[in-house]
Amino acid sequence: MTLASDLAGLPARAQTAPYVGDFSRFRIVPARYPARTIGTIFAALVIFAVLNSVFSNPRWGWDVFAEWFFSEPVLAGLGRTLLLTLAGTALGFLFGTLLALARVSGSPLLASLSFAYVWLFRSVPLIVLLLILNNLGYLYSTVWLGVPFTDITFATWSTTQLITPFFAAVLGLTLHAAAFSSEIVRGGILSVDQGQHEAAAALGLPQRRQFTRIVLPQAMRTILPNGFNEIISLTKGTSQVYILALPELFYTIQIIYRRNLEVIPLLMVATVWYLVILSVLSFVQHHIERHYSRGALRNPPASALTQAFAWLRRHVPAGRAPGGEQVALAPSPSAAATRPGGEIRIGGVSKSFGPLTVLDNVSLTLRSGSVTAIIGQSGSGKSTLLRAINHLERADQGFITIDGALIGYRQDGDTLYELKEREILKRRVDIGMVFQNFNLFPHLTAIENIVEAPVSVRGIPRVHALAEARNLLARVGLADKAGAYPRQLSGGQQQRVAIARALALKPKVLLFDEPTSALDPELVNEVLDVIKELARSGTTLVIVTHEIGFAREVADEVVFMEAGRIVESGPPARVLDTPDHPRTREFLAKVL
Ligand SMILES: Nc1ncnc2c1ncn2[C@@H]1O[C@H](COP(=O)(O)OP(=O)(O)OP(=O)(O)O)[C@@H](O)[C@H]1O
Repeated sequence: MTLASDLAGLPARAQTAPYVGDFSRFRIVPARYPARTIGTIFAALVIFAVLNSVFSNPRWGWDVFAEWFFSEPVLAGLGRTLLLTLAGTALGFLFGTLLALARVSGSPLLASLSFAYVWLFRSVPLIVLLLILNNLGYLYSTVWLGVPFTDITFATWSTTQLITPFFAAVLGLTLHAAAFSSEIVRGGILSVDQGQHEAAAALGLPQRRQFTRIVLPQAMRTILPNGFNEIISLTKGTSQVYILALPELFYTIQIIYRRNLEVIPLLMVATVWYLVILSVLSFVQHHIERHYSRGALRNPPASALTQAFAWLRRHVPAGRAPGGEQVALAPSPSAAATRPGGEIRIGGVSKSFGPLTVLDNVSLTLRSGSVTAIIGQSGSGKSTLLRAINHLERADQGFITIDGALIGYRQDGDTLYELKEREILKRRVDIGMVFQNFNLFPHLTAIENIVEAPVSVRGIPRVHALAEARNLLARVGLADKAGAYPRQLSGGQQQRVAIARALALKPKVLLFDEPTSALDPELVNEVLDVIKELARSGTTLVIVTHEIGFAREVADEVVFMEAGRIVESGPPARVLDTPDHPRTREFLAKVL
């Protein structure tokens, strides 16, 4: 039956009754879910039956449970269990992190050693490992410190005296936990997008800072759930050290029930204590995860504390809530000032990926303060050339200088020595880069993204860096978005924050890698307007773009690339309106 025929069957009053605002006369009947109700009743019955059996059956021995739960030997055993868990977790994760770093280090030897360690120690059962360590004295009666393969010895210990049961337990748990936690940490590191590493490197952040401030906080979101699983396994794994006759919680319980034969009540003592430990761990996990989830969600749920404050604010009529006011910072005098641009010289640069030649003997000079647009077909090598300028991509041949200084090398006579990553990072601060996919750090707010490099690379006091960051945000039209996380911003806004972040280091050269191609058409202009404004600031700009109209308007020079070569370059009016080369004409005919 159709809706029309439905309505036709109704009395006239019903058809003409107003549709909106006349619901007060209706009685609302909530939807019923009989299966859900039956399931709930069944679950309640099962829970009641279990509890009734547990508390009415005298064989559970709850009086014995109560007698031993807080007894001194049990608490001493619990203390040892906690100590072993703590030591195993802390040392295991420390060692595991080093193993994970070795595995991703790029050194084949370190990576192989790390792989071999994980392969070996994940294969050996914990209990076997503990027994081997406890019997190490049989294999090596002494442990010595000295220079291998010489007679020089600084100290000697008896192995059996050195490796006590407690030491063997800590060592065994650490070696075991390190193998598993190394894989957990490695998984976390690999889960962080490559763009994040590149953005941190392009800002010149020191390597340790890149790891602790950018990679690790993001990796923690993957590491934490698996990491806490490992800690929980380790907590229960400590029960296996009973094999060393170490009176931790489980071994203590065993000793007691062997004496009084109250097996079940004493096992319940151990069970409830393990439940308590795991509940505390789950609580801690929840809060640490919350901390590291900053910026992960567009609308994060409020914490219990925040909700409580919100409730108080709604229900207590008193004045203002504390902490809601922002401190206005006086802008520092140098705020938003730019440095004069640098001259870029590219001499005979070639680059291949395997058999594919991506840059083929490229030479180009870009005047200080000029704006250059690089155009060309997809895959012609534009981005690779741009990335070679700040040494994110190492050229196979040729050189690139900024104001006469080589970026990736140190010159000594006719020899060029490749610089270490640490030194390259220092030189990169003169070259800002804005990526196609923004590559903002998602766990930092807009203003934190901007101040990160000035504080850690240039050593600017945080208070001044914040003031400059506010000016930069105002300059790109985002003064009100300082506290927003990248996921709470539109694509165009994210790209404008990325531009402000690159400007914060006051670079001599600013590289844009297709800054608008990841944006919806209506967001393109807001980013192009910011770049146009920058083009008048004296900074040398190099822009890889597909926006031909924009290139015509803003560029001093247009470079057309094809198959890794510069086919044609010159002022936009000439290259874009009267190109010399047939390939340029063909390309422009397609895109215009
Ligand atoms: N790391 C890499 N390994 C292998 N090949 C690569 C790598 N990076 C780039 N290439 C290849 O090099 C060529 C040039 O890439 P590049 O990104 O410089 O082109 P592009 O002109 O910027 O293209 P688009 O306009 O599509 O971004 C492409 O064929 C690409 O597949």
